[in-house]
Amino acid sequence: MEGLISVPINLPFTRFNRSLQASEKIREIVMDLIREKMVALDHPNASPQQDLITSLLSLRNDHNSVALSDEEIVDNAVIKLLAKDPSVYAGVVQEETSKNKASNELLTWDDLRRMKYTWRVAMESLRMNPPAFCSFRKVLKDFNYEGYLIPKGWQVMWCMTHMDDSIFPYPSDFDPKHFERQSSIPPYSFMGFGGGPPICPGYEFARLETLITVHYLVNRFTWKLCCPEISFSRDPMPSFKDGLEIEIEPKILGEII
Ligand code: HEM
Repeated sequence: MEGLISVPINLPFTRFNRSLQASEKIREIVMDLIREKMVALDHPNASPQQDLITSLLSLRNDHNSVALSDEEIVDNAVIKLLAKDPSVYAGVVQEETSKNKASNELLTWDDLRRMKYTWRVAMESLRMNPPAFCSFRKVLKDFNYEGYLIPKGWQVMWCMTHMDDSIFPYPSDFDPKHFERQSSIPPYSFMGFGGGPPICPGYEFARLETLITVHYLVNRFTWKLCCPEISFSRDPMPSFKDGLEIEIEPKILGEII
């Protein structure tokens, strides 16, 4: 995607230090941006599709209330996939057990850093069910793509290559091994968080939220799907057509890993 930039929103930074303080800073900046976009959306000429944040803010469900957030979608997909795949669930439990922590001990930064398998599970669920499956870029200079001239000034839409079997073998299988060797995945082939300068600035924050949620979920609860046949659709965000009903129970003290 060299030479292309995103049109709608430009955050005042493109890269950030992967630290907790940075995540908090990002949150503040994004919250300011969200407030700004909400005010702009009240303007009579505002378009709900004018940029990504405005589009996300404008999404409504059937009852006209705000639709699911990205994090909720990802967390739901992880819950479904873990409930359906005992071997992957066992891998997550094994990673949790290896922490050797008492049930009331808080997670540390180091614990999160070591949750590599759990993060692969989350990436794999994003590969198969990405909340956004495409985005737009504005062409900065003419370029040639497979014999077609794409002129400067055009807006192009990139789509994900998550189901390309030359990149992810057996792409329809839910298999966290797809992310075992990151170096074998060509740049811009996994686009769960976008790519290039406008890559999702909430990436690190989302990673923390996902790992912490899975940690507490696996340690404190057992759950099973109420209905094994779940209908999953896009409108365009991925959602469970009839919700995702689960039977969830707290683990009794002796069982807590
Ligand atoms: C699992 C959770 C999330 C996923 C899968 C996700 C995914 C994405 C994707 C695919 C993009 C488009 C990037 C591109 O065009 O290259 C994006 C942009 C963005 N995301 Fe996220 N995101 C998540 C969580 C968050 C969180 C938690 C925040 C804020 C705290 C956030 C804030 C943003 C913003 C502000 C942009 C627009 C960036 C720009 O256009 O410059 N995201 N996200």
